[in-house]
Amino acid sequence: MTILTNQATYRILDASINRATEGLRTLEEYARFALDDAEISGELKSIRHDLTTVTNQHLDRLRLIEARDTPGDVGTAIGEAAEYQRASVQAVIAAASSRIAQSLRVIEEYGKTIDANFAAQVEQIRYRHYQMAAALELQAFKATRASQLAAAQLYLLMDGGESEDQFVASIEQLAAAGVDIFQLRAPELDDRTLYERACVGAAVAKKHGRLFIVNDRVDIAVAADADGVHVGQEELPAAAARAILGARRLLGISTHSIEQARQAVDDGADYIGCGPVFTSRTKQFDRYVGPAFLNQVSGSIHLPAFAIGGIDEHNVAKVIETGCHRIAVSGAIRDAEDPVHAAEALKQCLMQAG
Ligand SMILES: Cc1ncc(COP(=O)(O)OP(=O)(O)O)c(N)n1
Ligand SMILES: Cc1nc(C(=O)O)sc1CCOP(=O)(O)O
Ligand SMILES: [Mg+2]
Repeated sequence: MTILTNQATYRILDASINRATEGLRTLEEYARFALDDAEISGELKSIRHDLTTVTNQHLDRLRLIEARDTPGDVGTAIGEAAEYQRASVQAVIAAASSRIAQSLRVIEEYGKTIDANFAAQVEQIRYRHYQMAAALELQAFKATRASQLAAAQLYLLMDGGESEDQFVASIEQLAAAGVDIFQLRAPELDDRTLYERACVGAAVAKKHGRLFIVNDRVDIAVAADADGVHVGQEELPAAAARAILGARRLLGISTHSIEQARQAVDDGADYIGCGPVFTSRTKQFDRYVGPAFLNQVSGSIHLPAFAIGGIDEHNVAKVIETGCHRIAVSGAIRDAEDPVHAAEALKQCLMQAG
């Protein structure tokens, strides 16, 4: 049996302190340079400094350094393949967060054998880290969703399909063809089926890096863990929708005039639908706003705005001419002989526009 010598304790503490401070720095850089969040980056920096200060006050720094033996560390040779792969920046944040929490706990536990007061202070630092890591992960998540929305150009309103399999296959094919956002708009479905389609749709869209929105039904959007909900002027008011939705999901609002568009901005919408631009085969309207409304929106509204209503490959250029480079369509893809080709062609036009 190996007896834990004081030297070994210092070696564990040295490695864990280094791991914790490196991890804190990893989070801090993201908060500072990616999120521009002074509050979170400031608190992370303060946690990092406090860990160093507490260490210097209670532990002999030279003993820590003397105990260090990186070439002799058997752990440096045991690299899991997963350690070298991070699917996204969010994964980097999550990995760093849990590494810090683990290291702080190790410092606290082994620190107890040297100085109880040191361990107690590290415990407080660990609690502060939990709080900040949660705030940072949430901010990182919101920023990722917001940048996905900002980059989106092609938004498809779709029904629930002939079956779940067909619905899933459509999303997969159309995501590959360039659809950025899928909206489940299926008023004919019973709640149970709507919920089930929303659950699978949200999961498949996420797997392909696409957003998934539920039309009208905030309850189903939240229950199915969709990215957000889209509401019209006669539906749930923005504040009520937001109260159910929370801050991290997206709220889209239909607008049919510049006043409604301005109101949607004031009400905290994440994006707006602007239409109906042209005659639609999907929904009947008494009046059409035409491209003139898009001109007004492009000139004065700074939220992502999706032109909607009768847009297809033949008239999309008229939309683009107004400065609006985002469209939401239904019939142009649904009724096309080759929906994948129709989606690709629309996306091509939008991407060329910028
Ligand atoms: C992106 C987008 N824009 C507009 C609408 C229309 O919403 P609404 O006016 O509530 O009409 P219904 O779709 O509910 O019939 C939309 N769904 N999506
Ligand atoms: C559901 C809906 N809302 C609109 C609005 O202007 O608010 S236009 C529209 C129909 C969109 O389908 P299509 O692309 O087939 O015209
Ligand atoms: Mg609606």
